Amino acid sequence: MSFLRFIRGFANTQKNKIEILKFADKDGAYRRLPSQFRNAISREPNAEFPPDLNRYHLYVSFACPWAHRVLITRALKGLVQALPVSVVHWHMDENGWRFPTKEELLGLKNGDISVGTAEPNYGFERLKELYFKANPEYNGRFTVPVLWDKQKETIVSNESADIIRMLNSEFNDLLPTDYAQVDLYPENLRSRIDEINDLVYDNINNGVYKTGFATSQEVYEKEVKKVFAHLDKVEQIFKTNQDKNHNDKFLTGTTLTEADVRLFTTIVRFDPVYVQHFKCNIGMIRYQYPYINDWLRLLYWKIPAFKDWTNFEHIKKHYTKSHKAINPHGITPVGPIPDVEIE
Ligand SMILES: N[C@@H](CCC(=O)N[C@@H](CS)C(=O)NCC(=O)O)C(=O)O
Repeated sequence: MSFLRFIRGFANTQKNKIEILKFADKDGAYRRLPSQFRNAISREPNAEFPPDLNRYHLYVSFACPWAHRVLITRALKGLVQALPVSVVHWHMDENGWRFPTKEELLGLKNGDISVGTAEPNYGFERLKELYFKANPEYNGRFTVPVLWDKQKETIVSNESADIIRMLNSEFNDLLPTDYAQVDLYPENLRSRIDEINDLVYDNINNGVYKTGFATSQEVYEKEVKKVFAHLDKVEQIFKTNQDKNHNDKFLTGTTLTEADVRLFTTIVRFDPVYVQHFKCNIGMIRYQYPYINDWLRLLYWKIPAFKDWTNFEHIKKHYTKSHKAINPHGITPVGPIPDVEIE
């Protein structure tokens, strides 16, 4: 690292008041902060960030459910080649996400992504260096995913919900027809998708974090009950759909949509991580939720974008070895086996 970069990094650390590994507020509750980079790739004429098959880069963690949404959408839309990805190391420390060191990468076989991938655009060691390159005054959390513009050298967006919408629609003119036709947010299902997203986002996707990061018994109990009450509601959605039509396997019926992608990234982590690490243990998906479990197995085993972009090594190691306040010895539980039940 150059001396100048070291000094800049140090100054930035002093400026940034957020304690990376401290999640709950004084009252014991975890509150997720809004993402700060909210620009968009758009195919509107003269857009600031037009679609381009060579211009953007994605930074993700394989452990992160929000980044996972983007990875799956990218694969479903056939954007894997056009939008290269860099993967941070699964371990997050008091300076946030980092890229693997040269030593860690030494001797690894081609394609071995067990420690992530090196940062290819600037040789950065930390994700936060990208944030400060985009905005030297940045004062938020250094989260993944990050959608980076190599031309303007800035962050287009660090909000996964927005990024998946961009990938779904804005590259279509540049894609082969079969991928352009994949629509995860079809016009006729939008209100139902929005309704399900609302239910799932706060109570399930974020609900497991509010449960796991709680530092008071009252907050924990309130949140864990809310997670399971809403899993019950989702189970009921699947049941009602299938009582009407046996082939309605997805959340909105026969069509796979972003609502499924957004729910999947939490459900696939549920039994292997959230049950024990976040104490979401009133039940398990595989034993208490037969409809959700069937849907999970369908997505994971039958639609390659889901299994291909799910990495249980990163998922399990990240949570259990990064959150020292929750798991001081960093022991990663072996089970449950298998991670997802066989189809
Ligand atoms: N709203 C963001 C949330 C992303 C997020 O919270 N990512 C986590 C990993 S799962 C992160 O990078 N956390 C680092 C930190 O908070 O310091 C999105 O959906 O894109």
